[in-house]
Amino acid sequence: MPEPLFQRVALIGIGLIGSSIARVVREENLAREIVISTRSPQTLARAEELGLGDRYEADAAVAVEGADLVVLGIPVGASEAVAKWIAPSLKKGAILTDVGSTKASVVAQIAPHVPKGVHFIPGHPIAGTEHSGPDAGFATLFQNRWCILTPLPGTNPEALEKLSAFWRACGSNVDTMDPQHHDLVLAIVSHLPHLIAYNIVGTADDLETVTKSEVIKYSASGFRDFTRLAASDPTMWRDVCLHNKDAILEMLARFSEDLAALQRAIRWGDGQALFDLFTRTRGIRRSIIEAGQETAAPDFGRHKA
Ligand SMILES: NC(=O)C1=CN([C@@H]2O[C@H](COP(=O)(O)OP(=O)(O)OC[C@H]3O[C@@H](n4cnc5c(N)ncnc54)[C@H](O)[C@@H]3O)[C@@H](O)[C@H]2O)C=CC1
Ligand SMILES: O=C(O)C(=O)Cc1ccc(O)cc1
Repeated sequence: MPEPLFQRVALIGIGLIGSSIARVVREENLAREIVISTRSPQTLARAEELGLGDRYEADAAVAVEGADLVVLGIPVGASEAVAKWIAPSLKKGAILTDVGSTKASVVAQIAPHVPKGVHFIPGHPIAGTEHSGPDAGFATLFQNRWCILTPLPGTNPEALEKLSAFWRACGSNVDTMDPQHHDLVLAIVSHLPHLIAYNIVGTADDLETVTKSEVIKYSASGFRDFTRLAASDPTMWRDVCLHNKDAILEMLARFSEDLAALQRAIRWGDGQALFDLFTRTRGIRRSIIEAGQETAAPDFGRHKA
């Protein structure tokens, strides 16, 4: 068997993403030892019941001692508090990374606390589901998905290559970009779709003329797809909105303008404008399928906790 990439991996936060990493690290023998820490004692106990790690530590600072890879799998708003807490215990030469859905804010929260000699390389696997917690993870989550790393200027190339090799071993393709650009891209492809989903399901829930039971009974598959996204973790998505504010507001403004144009086309019976838009958007869907990026939504249900 080949040597594992890392001796000791510390996972701080053991929800959907942290526990998926734990599972793939175990399956692919990517580390000799997995140490797990998370804020809630109940979640830590559950991780132990599931056998996700080799050691379980209530104190994140103790968990990172001697680790050569530390992965933060926590809501982005908790980044600064956790970075401050673990910073003095990080081993010289260790790689510190995260999996947060926003990057510029995570860099601002963590970078000032990283001791000299520790390689901080932010990351974001573009893979997930609407489920959360340690039961929800699965080892194949990252397979054939992209993982975006947003290295800071001056990042050690060997450390970057080692973290890239780690994600490739988890089954992902790795891209690098700067944190601000990451946040703009993700605002349109991930954050806005979730907000639209939360909003449409909220609107349906607020109607007086259509009852809740009618919404449930007659929900067509389009609406059902929105309810899947709108079932995503409220803490995580609150933090994403608060920590990618500018990019999300920019995309929401563009979206509102385009929605107003659609409204006008419907009001004035401009069938050609509607037809042209719907033809253009069909092309995007075809490109996604051709690129092999499409995953049928029901697949996610099979991994429900
Ligand atoms: N859910 C998804 O589909 C994806 C999520 N992400 C990102 O991954 C990160 C983790 O998300 P999930 O695993 O889905 O969340 P989750 O809710 O399943 O797990 C979060 C974990 O963080 C722990 N935690 C919360 N606050 C903490 C604190 N202050 N200190 C220490 N631990 C704390 C919780 O106990 C739990 O173990 C988030 O930043 C999210 O933006 C990235 C890609 C996909
Ligand atoms: O469940 C889905 O469809 C997702 O879009 C999962 C997801 C959520 C957040 C991310 O930062 C990346 C992926």
